Amino acid sequence: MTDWIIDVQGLTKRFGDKTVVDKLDMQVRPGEIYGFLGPNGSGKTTSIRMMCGLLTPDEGQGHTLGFDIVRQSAQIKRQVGYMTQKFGLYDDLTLQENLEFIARLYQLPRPKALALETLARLGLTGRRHQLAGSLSGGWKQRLALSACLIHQPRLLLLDEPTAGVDPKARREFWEEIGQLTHEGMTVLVSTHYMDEAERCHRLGYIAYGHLLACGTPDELIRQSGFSTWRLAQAPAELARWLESQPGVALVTRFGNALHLSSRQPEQIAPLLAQLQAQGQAWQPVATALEDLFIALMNQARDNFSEESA
Ligand SMILES: Nc1ncnc2c1ncn2[C@@H]1O[C@H](COP(=O)(O)OP(=O)(O)OP(=O)(O)O)[C@@H](O)[C@H]1O
Repeated sequence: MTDWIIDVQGLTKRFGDKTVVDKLDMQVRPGEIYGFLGPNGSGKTTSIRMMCGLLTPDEGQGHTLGFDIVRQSAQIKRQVGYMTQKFGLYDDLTLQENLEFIARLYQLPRPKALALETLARLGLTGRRHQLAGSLSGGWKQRLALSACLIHQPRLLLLDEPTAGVDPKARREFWEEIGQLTHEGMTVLVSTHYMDEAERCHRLGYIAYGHLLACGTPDELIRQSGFSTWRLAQAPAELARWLESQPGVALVTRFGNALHLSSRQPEQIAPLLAQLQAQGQAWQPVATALEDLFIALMNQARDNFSEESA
């Protein structure tokens, strides 16, 4: 047995004739925040559900918190807090009823006292009889996170936990996640936000059910081999032209500016000289995770269409 909190090999899941997770190997270390990224429908939720024993893989095996994901799913569920994209609260129960209900599900002693303590910690005592459905997105999210923590899990699985909440609530949420990992919690979080990806210790990028890259944000950027330049005030037709030039791996728009990335900077030198001669300003910049993930996604799409052709 290893020290991994999650350690799965070859996880595969098919729905009908579609393979949505394909031979996924993944390891999550104790106390880390592991970010799970990938385009919509790439298999993140399905993978998370297999890792916490909610869904049986068609192939593959693994352990979460030292328990077999197929044979010991009940033990896993008792020690995992799982927050889904919809937060998992009952809109037509009050805040107190929601928390009490969850405490009873886990057969915790003193469910009412636990619910009241949780509400007091959140500063929501005065609103305990309010229906959960009437809370704002940010408050719903905070309540859902507290509900996930009520049984003192060792692992948090957060599936796009900040979708639809405002930037201030997102920042506060991440501060709380940071504090929890400081106290020993391990977190696997799926997200589409690059600023959130940067807050993770390690990242995995999945597309079409395949894990395409895994490492710290810095490692991923280094491994990509990309050099990137920022072109200020670049018109749309310039982007299209650049995409067709030799050595250009990726052109991404950021407002009025473009990011141009290449794995062959020697091929790009004449192109940059030409742009400068035409009065187009550019400067070298650090490659952003977003550049890298867009490149991975494009590459995966090309590979996938070749496979299915
Ligand atoms: N129970 C199911 N039955 C049939 N197809 C399913 C089922 N659950 C998921 N899928 C399909 O599997 C694919 C992967 O879905 P999944 O929800 O795992 O992706 P995701 O990466 O979490 O996407 P998103 O970022 O949009 O949440 C999708 O095409 C989805 O429609």
